Formats: sequence, structure tokens, C-alpha cells
Amino acid sequence: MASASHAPTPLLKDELDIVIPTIRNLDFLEMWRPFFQPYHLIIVQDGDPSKIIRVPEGFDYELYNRNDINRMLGPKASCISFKDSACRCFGYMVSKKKYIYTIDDDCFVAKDPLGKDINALEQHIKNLLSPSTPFFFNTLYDPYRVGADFVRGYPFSLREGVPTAVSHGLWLNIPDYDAPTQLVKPLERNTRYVDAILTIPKGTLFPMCGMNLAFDRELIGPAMYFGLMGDGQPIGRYDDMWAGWCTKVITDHLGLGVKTGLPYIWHSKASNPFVNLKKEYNGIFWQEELIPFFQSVSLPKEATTVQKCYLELAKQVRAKLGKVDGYFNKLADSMVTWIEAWDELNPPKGGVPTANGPPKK
Ligand SMILES: O=c1ccn([C@@H]2O[C@H](COP(=O)(O)OP(=O)(O)O[C@H]3O[C@@H](CO)[C@H](O)[C@H]3O)[C@@H](O)[C@H]2O)c(=O)[nH]1
Ligand SMILES: [Mn+2]
Repeated sequence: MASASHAPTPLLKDELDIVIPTIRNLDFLEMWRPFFQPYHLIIVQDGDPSKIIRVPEGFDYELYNRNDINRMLGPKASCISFKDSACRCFGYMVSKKKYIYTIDDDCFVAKDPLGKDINALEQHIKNLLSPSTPFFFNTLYDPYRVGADFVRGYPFSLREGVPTAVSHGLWLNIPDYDAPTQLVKPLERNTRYVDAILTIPKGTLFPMCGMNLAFDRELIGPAMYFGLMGDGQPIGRYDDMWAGWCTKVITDHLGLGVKTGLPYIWHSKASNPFVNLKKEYNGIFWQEELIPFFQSVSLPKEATTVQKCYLELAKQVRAKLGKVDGYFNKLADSMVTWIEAWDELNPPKGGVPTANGPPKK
């Protein structure tokens, strides 16, 4: 029987950082205060570093702008996107905690069908602390939730599940649609609260959205590179997608799990579909080649760490996607730079980080 926990969810306040990419004042934190106040925030300020970002009183945070990123990474800063939410992955790199939760600054607290404020972070922690079931689909959804279990015919040898690396939350109100869909359905709002959490089966890719996402940094952190997007790049709004595809082939290879579903946040505003179309158009075309590539990726058994998997992936990106567009050669280089920077800032236990340390607040 799956052991559903009735115990209160641990806060993990000293084991989890909240990463927020932003170009604006963070007044939205006021509504999250009851849930976020105990945690340390890592704010990644995008765009003009001379702009002052206002953070409500009473939050414990560190803030990095482009000057900090350049100072800390030197030439390796080239792998961190500018003028795109992809910059958030710098926050994953500088964190020292086991877990990361990342949220956009236009994502508000949603209400469940009973009208109760949803503590999205608590649900993500529950998702990450309970196993995943990627090898055999449980038709009653997450078997580890209170009131559920494995159904008849589910192999007992698989009921322990595997460690969960990623918890992918969803959004009420403005759904995460691509620009063409947004253009033809400008008034569509997601009002459907589906009370389910699913493990994404092994061998299946998924469109990972970075708006409401949590992950175990120690299990999968180095794979969460949000790619080369925004300023000077031929693509945008595929940052989280790229990270999700790389992450999923690596979690499949390492026997880790990815969950999607609860919790919901309230996505408050739609970004401009015309601007989004300009950012996405290459991605919409290229992904018809990218998806077969990721579906065919095979990682060697010697690839036993996320870094080794990721460097092998970078090699295959260059070999097989370089002919799709020269951009993928640049991306493959940046994937390698990302791992080098990650390992510099996160030396094995006992090593000393070689970057120039966090900024003075
Ligand atoms: O140049 C920029 C623009 C925005 N940000 C910060 O990134 C997030 C998301 O911004 P926004 O809500 O405007 O974008 P959406 O179109 O709703 O969401 C996209 O962003 C990714 C998911 O996070 C994904 O590509 C789409 O879902 C906010 O916090 C902005 O402040 C930025 O840092 N730089
Ligand atoms: Mn948004």
C-alpha cells in the first residue's frame, strides 16, 4: 500500500530557495507573504541593471543584476540570457539549497474550488518529497496522495516508485498558450481546476513551463539550463521548453521522476501575442525537428551524473541539430559553458567556489 502522509508538510525553509526573474517591482510578493516569508528569495533582475527593483519589507533576499552576473561569471556570463526570463537559471546556479521553486512575478495566489488560497509552495514540496511512478501508469493518478493508492494490476515490485526530481505546476486564468493559439483565442481563460497530480511516464516528453516550477537541485539542477534566448538570439519563449526536454531525457536515463498537475497559481496577465510570435516563430518551426531528436536521444551507461549526461547531450545537439541551424552549435557551446560555470560555483562538497561571491544587498 502506498504510504500516504497525513503528517504536516515540512516547511523546508532552510533547504529551499525561491527564484524570481524580474523586470519590475515585486509588489506581487505581498499576496504571497503568508507562504513565502520564511524563505530566502533569489531575485534575478533582467534588463537595465541601473533600474531599482522594489522588494516589499520583511523578505530575506539576494538580488543579482546583469553587472553581478558578468562580475561573477566573467566570460562564462555569455551563457546566461539577457532580456528574457531565461535569466532565471542563474538563480539556480548560485543557490546553495537542495530545492528550488521558481515563479513569475505576474503569478498570483489562486483559490481552490472551495475558495481557499492555494499554498502552491506547500504542494510542490509534497510532490517533491513523495515518489514518482514513471515505469507503469497508475490510473488513479498519484498513488501517494491521501485517499488514493495503486490500483489492481499495478506491479508490487514497482510500488516504491522513484525519487521525484521535478514538480510542474499549472495556471488558472491566463493559460500558457503559444502565440498562434493566443491570437486565435484571445479571450480564453483556464477556469478548470483539475485535482490531479500525474507522473509523466518514462519516454514521454512534455512542454515544461517555468512559471510555477519546483525541482530538486541536487538531483537535477545542472540540467535546468534555460538556454540562449532573448537579446541577440533568434528564439525566445523556448527557454523552459529546452530545459524541460533536456531534463526529461536525463531523468528518464537516471531513473528519476517528473510530476505535473497541482498546484495551480493564478496567471494574471497575458503577454503580447504579436511580440510572442516574433520570439517563438523559429521555435514553432524547429521543434518539429527538436522533438524527434530528444525522442531518439540515448545516453551511455557511463553517464552517471547530471553533468556527464548534459555534456553528452551537448555533443549530440551539435552533431545532430547543428545542421538544422547554426544557432544549435552556439547553444551546444553554451550548454558546456553552463556546466563549467555550474561546477565552478558548486564545487564538490568541501571545495571552494571560485566566483566572486554574492552582491552586497
Ligand atoms: O525580458 C524579460 C521579460 C520578462 N521577465 C520576467 O519573466 C517572467 C515572465 O514574464 P511574462 O509574465 O511577461 O512572460 P509570459 O509570456 O507570461 O511567460 C513566459 O515566460 C516564460 C515562463 O516564465 C515562458 O517563456 C512564458 O511562459 C516575469 O517574472 C518577468 O518579470 C524577464 O526576466 N525578462
Ligand atoms: Mn506571465
